[in-house]
Amino acid sequence: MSLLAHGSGGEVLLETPPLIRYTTLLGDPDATTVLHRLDAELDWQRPTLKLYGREHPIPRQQVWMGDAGYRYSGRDFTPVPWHPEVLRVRDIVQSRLDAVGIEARFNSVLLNRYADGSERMGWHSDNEPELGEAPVIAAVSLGMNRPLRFRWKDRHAPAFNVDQPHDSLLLMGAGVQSRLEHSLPTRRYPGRRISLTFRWILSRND
Ligand SMILES: O=C(O)CCC(=O)C(=O)O
Ligand SMILES: [Fe+2]
Repeated sequence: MSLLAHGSGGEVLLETPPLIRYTTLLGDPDATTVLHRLDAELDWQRPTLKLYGREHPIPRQQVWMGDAGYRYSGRDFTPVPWHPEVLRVRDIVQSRLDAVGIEARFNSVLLNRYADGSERMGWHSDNEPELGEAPVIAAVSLGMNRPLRFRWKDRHAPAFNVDQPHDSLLLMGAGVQSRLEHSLPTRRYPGRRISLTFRWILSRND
């Protein structure tokens, strides 16, 4: 059966490839408490990445967490162990998806922290080899709503924005990474945001 048929409870933004948004993942005050705890308790990093031979600090902060290492823009990132709240959110995401027939499992998460509207993420697809052929990525948003912008690699349709309100979950299903790119553009407003993008990273044995 298709993911679409299983998208019940979510807002189907694209059918093929599946892009589905769910609201009120944790409920408040829980979601706000998690935002504050992650903000205060994680060891946020601002690594530099090499682009065209020059080192640039990334325009946001990040933490790699979970069971498996990850290679990104030519750098190896060793994950930190699961924070109990992140593991709890991971399990809630998995059961929320289970409930609509999507059996996704996640062993890693990239957490991104945007201090205000001036921090951002550039155009990319999450298509590194260790994510496999057709990765399923679940992005949880906490704090300020920052729209994610999508564009088709073949430009057959216009680019579009997806709002990511506090306590929402955006499911990027199989094919989203191969057919589209996404970015988090700057905005002229303040407000902190933390996103948690859960993934499955293949080990050599998978
Ligand atoms: O923070 C966001 O909404 C985007 C994050 C993202 O694209 C990623 O972690 O790969
Ligand atoms: Fe991404």
